[in-house]
Amino acid sequence: MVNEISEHVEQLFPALQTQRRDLHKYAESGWLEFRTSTLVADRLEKLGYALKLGKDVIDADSRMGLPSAAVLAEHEQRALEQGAIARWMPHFSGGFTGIVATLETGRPGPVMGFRVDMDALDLNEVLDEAHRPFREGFASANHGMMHACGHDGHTTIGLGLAEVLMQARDKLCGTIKLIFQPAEEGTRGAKSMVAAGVVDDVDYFTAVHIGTGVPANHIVCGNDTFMATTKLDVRFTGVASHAGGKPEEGRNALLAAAQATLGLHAIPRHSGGSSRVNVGVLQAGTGRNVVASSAMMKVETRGSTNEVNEFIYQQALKVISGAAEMHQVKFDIKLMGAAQSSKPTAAWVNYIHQQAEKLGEFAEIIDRQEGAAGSEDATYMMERVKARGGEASYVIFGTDLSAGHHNELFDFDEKVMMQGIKTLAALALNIAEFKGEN
Ligand SMILES: O=C(O)C[C@H](NC(=O)Cc1c[nH]c2ccccc12)C(=O)O
Repeated sequence: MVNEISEHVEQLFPALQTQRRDLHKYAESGWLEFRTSTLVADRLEKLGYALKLGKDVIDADSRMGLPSAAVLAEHEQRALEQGAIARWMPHFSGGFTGIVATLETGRPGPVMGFRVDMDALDLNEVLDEAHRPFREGFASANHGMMHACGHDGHTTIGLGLAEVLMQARDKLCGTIKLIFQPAEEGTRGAKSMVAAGVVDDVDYFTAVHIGTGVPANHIVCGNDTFMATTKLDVRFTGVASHAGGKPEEGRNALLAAAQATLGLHAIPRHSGGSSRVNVGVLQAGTGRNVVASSAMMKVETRGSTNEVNEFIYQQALKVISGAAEMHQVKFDIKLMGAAQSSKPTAAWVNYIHQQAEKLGEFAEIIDRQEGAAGSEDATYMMERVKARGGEASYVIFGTDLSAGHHNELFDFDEKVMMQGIKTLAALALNIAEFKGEN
C-alpha cells in the first residue's frame, strides 16, 4: 500500500509544485489568508471532505494580533482581485481564515489530526534574478508579505495529503481531520482554534514543518525545543512641548521607551532554563525640536518552559511600568500573541520513527534535535490533545534552503513536499501498527 501511495505522490509532483508556487506568489500574512483559504476550501470540498470553516473553527475572542477592520477589508478586496473564490469568502470575512476538513471512513478507529499553517511573513521578497522565485515568475506579488518560512509548502502538503488519503479511503479506518491554521507567525492563530474545540476529539495529533536547518533527506520525528513565548505591543503616551523653550512641560515618551528597551534587555536570566527577550521595533517622536509625546515598541519574551517565560514576562511588565513612571508618561500594553512549550509523546514519536524507516526515503531518522529553539503555537494543540490522554508530535522534514527562515531570499527544495505527504499518509494508513505505551 505504501508503495502505491509513493507512486501516487510522485505523479502529483508537478501539480504540487504549481500549487506551492501559486500560494507563494499570492502570499498573505496572518489573519489575511483570504485567497489561500478560499482555494483550500474549494479544493477540499471537490475532493469530498466535510468542511468546517471560519467561525465554526475559530473562536473570535481568542484571536490574538488581529489586524484592524480596515486592513482586513482592504486585503479581502485584494484577495478577490487576485483570484479568491468569492462564494467561499463569507466564511472567512473579518479574519476567520481557518479550515478543518474531515474524512469519516465509517470504520472504527481513532481520530487522527494533521495540522498545517497557511500564513506568510511581513517581509519584502527579493526581486532579483539570483532568487529563484523571481527568476521563475512566482515571487510574491504582495508588497510586505512573503512566504519565507515554508508555509506555502505546508499548505500544499496538507492538500496533497488530502488527495492521497481520499483516494486510499477504502484502506483507512477511524477519522482523518486536516487542520489548516491561520496566523502562526507571531503565534496568534492556534489558540483560537483550540478554543473552538477543533482538537477536542483528536486522539493522535501531528503538526509539520519543513526546513528549520534540518538537512535534506533527514526527518526529526519529535521536535521538542519549542520555547513558550509572549508577544506584546507597548504604547507610551506623554506630553509634547517646546524642546528649547519649555522642556520641563514635556513628558517624554521616547525616553520612556528607550529606558524600557534597555531595562527589558537587562532582565536577569532564570536558573530554570534558557530565556529570550527582544524589542524588535521601537518608534517614537514627531519632530527634532519637539519633546516626543508618543512611542511604541513591539516586544517578545521567550522561555524554555512556561515558568521561565512567565518570569521574564512579569519582569517585563515591571520594567515597562517603571520606565513609564520614571518619565511620567502613560502606557498601554496589548497582548499580540502567545505560545506554550510542549514536548511530544514518546509512543507517537516512536511510531513516526518506525513509519519513516519503513518508507525507506530518509538518510537519517532523528527523534529529537538539540539546539536553538523557535516558538510554535501548534503547542496549544499538542497540549490540548495530551491533556485528554492523546498522542502528539511535531515533525520536521529537512530540506535544502537558499537562505535561512525569515530571510528575503528564502526558498526550499520542493521535493520535500513529497516526503512530507508520503510520511503523513503512512501514519494514517498503517495506524493499526501503532502501539501505545499502555
Ligand atoms: O514566535 C513566533 O513568532 C513563531 C516563529 N516560529 C518559527 O519561526 C518556527 C520555528 C522556529 N524554529 C523552529 C524549529 C523547529 C520548528 C519550527 C521552528 C518564531 O519562533 O519566531
